[in-house]
Amino acid sequence: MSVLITNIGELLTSDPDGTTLRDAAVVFEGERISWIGPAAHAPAADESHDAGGRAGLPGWVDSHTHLVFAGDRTAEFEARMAGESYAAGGIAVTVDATRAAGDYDLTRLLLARVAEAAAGGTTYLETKTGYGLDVEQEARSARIAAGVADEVTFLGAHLVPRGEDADHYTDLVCGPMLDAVRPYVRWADVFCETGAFTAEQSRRVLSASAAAGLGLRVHGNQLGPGDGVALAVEFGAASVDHVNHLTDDDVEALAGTWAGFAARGEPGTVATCLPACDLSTRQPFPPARRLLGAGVQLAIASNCNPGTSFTSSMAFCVATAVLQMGLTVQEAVRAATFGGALALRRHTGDDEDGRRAVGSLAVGHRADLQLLDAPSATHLAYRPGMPLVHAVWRAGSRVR
Ligand SMILES: N=CN[C@@H](CCC(=O)O)C(=O)O
Ligand SMILES: [Zn+2]
Repeated sequence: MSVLITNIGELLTSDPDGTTLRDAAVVFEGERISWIGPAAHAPAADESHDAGGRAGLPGWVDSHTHLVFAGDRTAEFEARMAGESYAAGGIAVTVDATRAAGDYDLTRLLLARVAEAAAGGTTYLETKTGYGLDVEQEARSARIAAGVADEVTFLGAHLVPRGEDADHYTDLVCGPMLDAVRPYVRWADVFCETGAFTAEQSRRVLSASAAAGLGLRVHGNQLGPGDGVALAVEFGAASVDHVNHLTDDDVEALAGTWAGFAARGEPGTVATCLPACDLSTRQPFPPARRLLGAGVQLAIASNCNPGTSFTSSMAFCVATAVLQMGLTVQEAVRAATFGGALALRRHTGDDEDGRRAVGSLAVGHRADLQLLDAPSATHLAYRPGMPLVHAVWRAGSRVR
């Protein structure tokens, strides 16, 4: 079954050259893109959809969320808006609520959140454990997430549970907990920050996770300068997320991982920006222009979670990145699509590959496309907060 989407006024492909096509069309054949080019030359297809001159772009790739949780943290948010600062300890409130929820409720809540993200144009989504924090609960979160999300990350090292010794808990994360979640996850992450895990504890988590064959990610440099970026680079992590407080050495270290990327194609450590979280925690935004200037690849993700960023709106994150971080619309869209795919190492893969690339539009890539109720992607920032999603296809199927 083939589908032609034609009369796309402006099409941002998020390909490596940043190609934008005018008066474009795309053809899907099953789950893959089989043709892309000028509408005037488009081949016929079984079905056709007239985009009416609207803008098109890849579906969002949300590479950082924490959606397996119960309860909310409205009171903490109100206190923060009244001047309190964010501290990792709030995570424990969500751990209590999550542990108390049954499998059915936890799954239902997760499904509803993923559906909300999809309605906002997200077509590929990562989510993490991290609100269970014991062997059984982390394994349960991982199992539930694996049935719903595209990618699952083990974040047993999110917070040391109340009353536990930090080093003893780190041993648990690196041993029995890692073994229990291993069948369900592709990634491991650690919150390397004051109040969460020290550099030494983070190093142990990353070593054990790498030895177990997991890809690595790091929450780092969120609340102050720290060792997260340096550790992520040392361990060849796919991404370091937050990156609000960076030294010159951090920027240089990240840039070093991208030297020669264009020629060798092997990606370095992506700097993942979480602008909705930065607004809610009143942290300085990451130095995005400086990172880009140094050659670092950026991702933008929602970090949807009940503590620091209770939104899965990638459009809101993109608008914030443009309005507050100084990115162009094209740079922000690229970071929220191709950048997220890079951070999840899903940026390549075509007909020859078992797995199709997401996050950019090209023949052989997965047919993930959104149309905006707007003539250009600039409207994402020009009309922030407006419901601009007109239609969404995920793996060739219309989901909105
Ligand atoms: N920073 C650590 N973890 C989450 C917040 C989790 C929470 O507060 O519940 C984040 O990415 O912001
Ligand atoms: Zn996070």
